Amino acid sequence: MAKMRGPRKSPGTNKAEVPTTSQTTSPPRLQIDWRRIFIRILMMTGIMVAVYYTKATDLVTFVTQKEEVLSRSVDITCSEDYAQELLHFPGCTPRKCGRVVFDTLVKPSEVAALLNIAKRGLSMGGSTGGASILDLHSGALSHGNAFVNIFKLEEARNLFTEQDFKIYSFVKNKIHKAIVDHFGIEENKLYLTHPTFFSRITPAPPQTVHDEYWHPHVDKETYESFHYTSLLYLTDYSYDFEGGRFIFIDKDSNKTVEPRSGRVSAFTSGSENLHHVERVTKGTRYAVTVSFTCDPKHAISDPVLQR
Ligand SMILES: O=C(O)CCC(=O)C(=O)O
Ligand SMILES: [Fe+2]
Repeated sequence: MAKMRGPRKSPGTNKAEVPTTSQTTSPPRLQIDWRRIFIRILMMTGIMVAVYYTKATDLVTFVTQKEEVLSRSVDITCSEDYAQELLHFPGCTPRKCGRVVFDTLVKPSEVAALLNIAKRGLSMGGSTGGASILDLHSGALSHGNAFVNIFKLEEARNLFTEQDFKIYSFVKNKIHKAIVDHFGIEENKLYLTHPTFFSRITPAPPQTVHDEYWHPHVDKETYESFHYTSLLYLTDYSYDFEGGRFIFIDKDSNKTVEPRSGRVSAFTSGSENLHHVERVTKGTRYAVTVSFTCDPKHAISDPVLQR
């Protein structure tokens, strides 16, 4: 807290400086406290440099790859985007908006199993450009400059097991519960929605609009049904890939979430959470986007093994 300033005291005494009789006869001398002025200038310069630096870089790290956080969150005033839906989906539509990161929710063995599913599935296809997806619900798999249904590919017939689907749903349920608890909503009123998918990003130049993942966007504008977005990262920023940080774009500054293997980042999907992903410049980035809605019409079921 800033200190309150009172009248100046003489050094070593407790009294305020009062001119003596002899001093009143000669004109008062202006005492310049150069040390104090110097300290003030130094402090002002420091503040100016700090303000300039913040504006120039405009980037604040919300959570680094190196740290492991139990949970780190920030509340943000909700945008107007939910006004109508508050009436239709009470107990679920965001009233508390913001962002939260959990690093210990998903176990390393679960992350390894999911990364393995992503690699196996994406090895059957992949985009010619830098961004590929695999959706275990619909079967959509990036392939060249388009998509195929992985469940219809002969060569992928025995690719997945019951265990793969079990672990996928188990992890999804943990994320669902964490979102319900953090945002204070009702468990049975929040549903998984489309699209929920694995993503793989490489530095390959884009070939179609589907490869252009780096544009700033609001998830609720891209997908109207979204109320809560979550991302589970399967690889590590600065180890497995470079670039590819997730960035919230705020008025004061931008806030970065550095992907970390096992990190879950969840946020309300409205315009209070405008964001983008930096272009990946090196290596390969894997993640799962797990999306939730309050609208039962847009609910999707857990995926099942199709043979
Ligand atoms: O992969 C990420 O970190 C975020 C991707 C994203 O913003 C999205 O799919 O809407
Ligand atoms: Fe997004």
